[in-house]
Amino acid sequence: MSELDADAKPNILITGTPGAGKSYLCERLAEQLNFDWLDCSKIAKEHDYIEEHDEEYDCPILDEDKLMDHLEPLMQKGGNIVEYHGCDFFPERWFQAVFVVTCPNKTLYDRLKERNYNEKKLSSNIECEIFGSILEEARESYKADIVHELCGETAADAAKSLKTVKQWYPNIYNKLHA
Ligand SMILES: Nc1ncnc2c1ncn2[C@@H]1O[C@H](COP(=O)(O)OP(=O)(O)O)[C@@H](O)[C@H]1O
Repeated sequence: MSELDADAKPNILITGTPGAGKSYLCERLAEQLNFDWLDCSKIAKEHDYIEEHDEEYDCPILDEDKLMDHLEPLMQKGGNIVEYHGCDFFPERWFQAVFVVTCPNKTLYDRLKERNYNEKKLSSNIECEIFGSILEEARESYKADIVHELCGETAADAAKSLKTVKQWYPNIYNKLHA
């Protein structure tokens, strides 16, 4: 198993329920930190890392092994922001920080309605947010001190999140290369 290259920037995972505001934040973060933004859903679609399509929830089922093989050399180089609406299958060693984007239910509902999600998909995602499932998944999968929650509701929240991550970055870089 490969480690992070010497002098590499850290890798960050941005996770959360669909619609919570991951992409919105990743786009800004990648630009401001000069990181590569790896949107796993997009990569999986582009390279056909899809096992099958779940008809009930109208969503693709990821071929996680193929995605991992694709990401491994990129992660070794560091400086990546990985985005996905799940986090328990990535190797723990990949990430120096995990940020879980959360969103109040009313806003999330409106965002998912706008995406024309079917009722089943919509209610399962709202339930996921109500129960804090992704936050729990992150806390179960990574060391507690690298998991942070960020609110993805408003532009002001995003500005605050950007500030939080930018403050975190030099500390973790120095720790990584001490
Ligand atoms: N912090 C925010 N402030 C205002 N609008 C946001 C914010 N985050 C996301 N949005 C909007 O909500 C919608 C869903 O956001 P997106 O980032 O695509 O969610 P995700 O990547 O988690 O599925 C988009 O229309 C986006 O512009």
